[in-house]
Amino acid sequence: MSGALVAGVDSSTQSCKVVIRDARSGALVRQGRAAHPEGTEVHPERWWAALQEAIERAGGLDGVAAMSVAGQQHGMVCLDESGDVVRPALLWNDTRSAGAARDLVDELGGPARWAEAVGSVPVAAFTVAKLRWLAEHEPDNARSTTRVCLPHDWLTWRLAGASGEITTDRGDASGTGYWSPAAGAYRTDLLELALGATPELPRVLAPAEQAGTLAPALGEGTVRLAPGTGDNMAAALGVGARPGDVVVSIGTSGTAFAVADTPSSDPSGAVAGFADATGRFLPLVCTLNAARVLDAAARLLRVTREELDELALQGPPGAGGLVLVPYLEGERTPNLPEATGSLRGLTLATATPAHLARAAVEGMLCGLADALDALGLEPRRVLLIGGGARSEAVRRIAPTVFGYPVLVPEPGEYVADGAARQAAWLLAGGPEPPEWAAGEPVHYEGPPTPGLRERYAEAAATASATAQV
Ligand SMILES: Nc1ncnc2c1ncn2[C@@H]1O[C@H](COP(=O)(O)OP(=O)(O)O)[C@@H](O)[C@H]1O
Ligand SMILES: O=C(CO)[C@@H](O)[C@H](O)COP(=O)(O)O
Repeated sequence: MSGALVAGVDSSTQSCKVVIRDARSGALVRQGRAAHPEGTEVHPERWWAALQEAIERAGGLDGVAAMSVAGQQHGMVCLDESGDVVRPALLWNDTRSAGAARDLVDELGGPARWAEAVGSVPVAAFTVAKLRWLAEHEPDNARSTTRVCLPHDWLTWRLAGASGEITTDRGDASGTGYWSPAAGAYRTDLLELALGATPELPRVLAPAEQAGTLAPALGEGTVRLAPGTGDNMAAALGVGARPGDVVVSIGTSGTAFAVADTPSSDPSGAVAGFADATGRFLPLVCTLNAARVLDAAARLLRVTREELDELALQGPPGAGGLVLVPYLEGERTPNLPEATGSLRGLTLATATPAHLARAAVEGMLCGLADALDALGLEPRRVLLIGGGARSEAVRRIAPTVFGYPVLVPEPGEYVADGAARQAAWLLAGGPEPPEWAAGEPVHYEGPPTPGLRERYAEAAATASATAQV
């Protein structure tokens, strides 16, 4: 296997990234990326085009012996009898299925029944809710749907030549709402409840089981395809998360998750009881508003990301009482799909760019601090990753909001790296993924900001009450 390369793909909300690494050492050899279109409804062919572009920018697949695709979780990809896409995919952050999720929860007898059945209580994000929306609003499309899969399943199938069976893995399957991590089995009764039919589902592969081989037209020689997984599961692998670690990822979504040896089920719905990509479990809390809150604040202030960082670090801790509740796309945790963002505590003194920048960073981090707390763990390490973790203001302010020191691994593509490690695991075999050397993360700490979390809780409660009126 000496000298073999592996390719890892991160097909996430805003872009597709490809890393090519040495299978044995994990050393980065080359990489590329391409943008995804805006919006919460995307035709899967656009992901395919971005993947081709990202592979090309990464210098192609020469020398690659195995490849793996990690993808944004939950997206609904419906295929008809001929294998064609029935309609553009509804993404995890598309909230039109919020009412469908509420109905499904009621129909099964309440949140506790769902938590018991599949480890999670469905909200708009879950595939099961999107399928109910489809059945109600597009019955013709629902009838044409003979197979349902997820973004990473579909891309892996396309890489294999779009013929034969579609496969998935435990991690991504656990975000559908019709696969039970505890039982390791589909709950087709819940799929039937949602859609009124039971289309064919992908076969759930074991962690290092081969999904197929790359279609000959797409590369030279035999390139083995690993199972792939959801982006958060891949990030856990990429960052080398161990029991006791909590990973906070600031991408389009904000997530806080931990590797666990046993399945979890939270009837409050805050913690999703996912599976991971190694045969373990991945309790996870997800918010809808993370890095894009910073993008929005920079736009509002007409500054660059770097200038936003400078402003936020000039602003006083607590932003003089100015609180930004960042529900810019509604919110998922807490489950407020119709909520909007709000600013509280605006006075002549706090009406400055520095206060607003600080409030944006703090508000976004307060949402993630609540997510971290909801996991109910006393973390040994808190690791900060994702595009938003490239912000110096985020890194320095995070410990003052979380109440924990944070470790920031060297900026990188941890989702794509995790997929690459999965591909290396397929080549190496064995019960655990191969160990790859990791750089030393940078340690950030700072005193908790007095009163900040309390002020945020009050402002968020007001925003929540307004959204529910
Ligand atoms: N230096 C930075 N400061 C703040 N935000 C950043 C920085 N670099 C990238 N981002 C933000 O990170 C986000 C993309 O993060 P990423 O983890 O790649 O998202 P996703 O995986 O959801 O596509 C974008 O919204 C981008 O603006
Ligand atoms: O829905 C979830 C987790 O349950 C999101 O975390 C998606 O998996 C999208 O991730 P990013 O594109 O933000 O990385």
